[in-house]
Amino acid sequence: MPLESIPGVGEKTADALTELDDPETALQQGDVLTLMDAPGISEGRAAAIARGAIRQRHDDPGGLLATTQARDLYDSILTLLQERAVTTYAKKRLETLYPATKASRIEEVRAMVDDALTRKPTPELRAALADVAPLDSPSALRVRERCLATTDAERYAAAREAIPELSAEVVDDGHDIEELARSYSTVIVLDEAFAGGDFSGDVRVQPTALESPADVVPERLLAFFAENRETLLAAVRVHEASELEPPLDCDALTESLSRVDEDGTIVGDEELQRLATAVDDLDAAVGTAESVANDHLRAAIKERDVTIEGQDFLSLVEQGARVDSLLARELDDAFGAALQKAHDHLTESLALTGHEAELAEHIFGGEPTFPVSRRDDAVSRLKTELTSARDRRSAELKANLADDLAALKTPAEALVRNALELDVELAIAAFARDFDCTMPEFVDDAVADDGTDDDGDTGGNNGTASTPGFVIEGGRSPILDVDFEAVEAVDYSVEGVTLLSGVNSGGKTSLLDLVGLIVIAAQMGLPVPAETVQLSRFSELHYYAKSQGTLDAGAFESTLRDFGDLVAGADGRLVLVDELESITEPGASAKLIAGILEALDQQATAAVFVSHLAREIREAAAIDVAVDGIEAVGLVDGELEVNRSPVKEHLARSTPELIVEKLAADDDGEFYESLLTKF
Ligand SMILES: Nc1ncnc2c1ncn2[C@@H]1O[C@H](COP(=O)(O)OP(=O)(O)OP(=O)(O)O)[C@@H](O)[C@H]1O
Repeated sequence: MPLESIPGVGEKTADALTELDDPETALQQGDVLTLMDAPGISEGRAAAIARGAIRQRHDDPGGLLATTQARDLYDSILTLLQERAVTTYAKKRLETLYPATKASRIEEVRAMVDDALTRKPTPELRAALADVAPLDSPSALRVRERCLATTDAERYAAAREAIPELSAEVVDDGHDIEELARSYSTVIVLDEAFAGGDFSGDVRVQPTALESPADVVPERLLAFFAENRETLLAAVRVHEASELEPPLDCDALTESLSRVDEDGTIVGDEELQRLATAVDDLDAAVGTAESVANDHLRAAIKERDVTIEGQDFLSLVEQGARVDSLLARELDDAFGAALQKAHDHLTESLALTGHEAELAEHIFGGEPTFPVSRRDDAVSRLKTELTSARDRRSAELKANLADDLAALKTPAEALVRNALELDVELAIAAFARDFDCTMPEFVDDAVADDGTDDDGDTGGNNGTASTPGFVIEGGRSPILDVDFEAVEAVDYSVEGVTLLSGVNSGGKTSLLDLVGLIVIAAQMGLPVPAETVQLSRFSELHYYAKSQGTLDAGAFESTLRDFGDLVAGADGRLVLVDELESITEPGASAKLIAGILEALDQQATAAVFVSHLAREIREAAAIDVAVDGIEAVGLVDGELEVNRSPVKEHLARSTPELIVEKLAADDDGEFYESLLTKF
């Protein structure tokens, strides 16, 4: 799939995406976190690209959120969902849920939601999820004890490309290979020509090594597991704490992970531990062994009375015989015992075995001297022997562990992905549970499934859909300024175009919010906060909030232009407008709204216009406009008591009317009675 074909992806973004290891999979899976790794791709952009890829897959023109307020409602839903996710991955992934206009996309998400609603978020699960993150690719790894060697320049280039972890060396002949074997524990020769050659050191002729890098650098695989160890173990805990079926044997993975530490070093092998400690402690142990020998000799000398026979003494004086040869003879036994003690100390403290112990014998030896001192060449030989034994052992263990882990890599990736996806599902489950949600039912298609109408515009219904609308029972808005527990359930249904009248603070704006929110969530494929909902699948949601005061001429003109575009738009729209009359003087407003309603009534559009001018609008309109009303059931302690569910085909009395009515009832005077007749 050419990346440029994704909506919103231009040449520059496509170039940035190709820098990723596997942009197609990231796009396919809506993996916003990975997409963000592409150079210059911000978080918001990554989510938009992922949504673009999904829309392309469903041939979905998108565009449900046609106004700023509609987008704000979408953001509110997203925030409520994201607050319920634990991992950053899930928070980002939730951003790929967008209100779709294509049934196939809505169905796709609903299928996932079906599973999600069976999930039970528990504290253990959330705690385990907190440690899960997308898997890292190991950062640049260098293995210093092994090298590749070849006589061929092209093979050399291929080696650097295929196995950048090892240094590659160009050699001329076997002599060069011998040289390398002195600097590296293992030399891997890539040329067949050297097969059967007799080399000292660990030289392996492996002409096919570049085809199976994992065998040559098991560290690569180990680094993957080592770097991702915490996440992998957390993903195991997530599976244990949930009913998720693990894609691998979790015990085998845990056991294998216990054999390697975070920097890829093998742990838990006694022999490797012995060799590693011996290499590290060798110098210190030799120093201590020297002291042990010298302490012994010093004590022996102190205790000794040396008697020199006259003849010897004469020789010494006459011939200048060396004192040390005399001492050597006298102290021969003590010297031998001192060297033995030094050797014993060395072999015991370093736990040397067989050949190593033999090499250690050469460290203290030769002519008796006091103080006793080490032979550096022998120390260095022992060190070389121990180092290469350690490296060989480590390489062998790494190869074995890598063999065990190789088969686990792909399922381990699935293990982590499942855990992260579970977090997405748990967030949806928590949203549904916290706001008493239900799955909405789409009753007809306001939008044709090819996303176009006869004119090729998006969102048309080919003239076949019935008048769009919705039926909400027991809807409760999760974004009200009161605790969700205190939110009163509302029933409301609309088909076609309607006016919504009602008392001040009766909940008209909150109801528009609820309708918008339910439509957006439903078209995202999500459960909605209501007892039951039936609705059409809308092409666009136009939500206009109440303007703050009258507009100046310029702003008024631009608002009218918006409505001009609106009435000329596609079928299958839902239009929610809150007190449009506040933009200009009441008389003019009523006429404007009446005109807009007439135009919308000609189309397959659902609309709710909240207005305090319902009576005037109805009078000004050439069509029979439906009016619903949020009615005050009375005044209690000066406060309006309201039935939040609009009464169908009912012009609600306004707050002023109610107050005048109350005063007329309370007061004997005729003034309030006469005022009341004005309503
Ligand atoms: N369903 C509900 N349950 C509980 N409280 C509600 C509900 N609907 C609205 N309210 C409360 O009533 C207040 C006023 O609601 P809202 O602003 O929607 O009324 P309104 O009819 O649009 O008012 P106005 O005519 O003054 O614009 C809200 O801030 C909220 O506290």
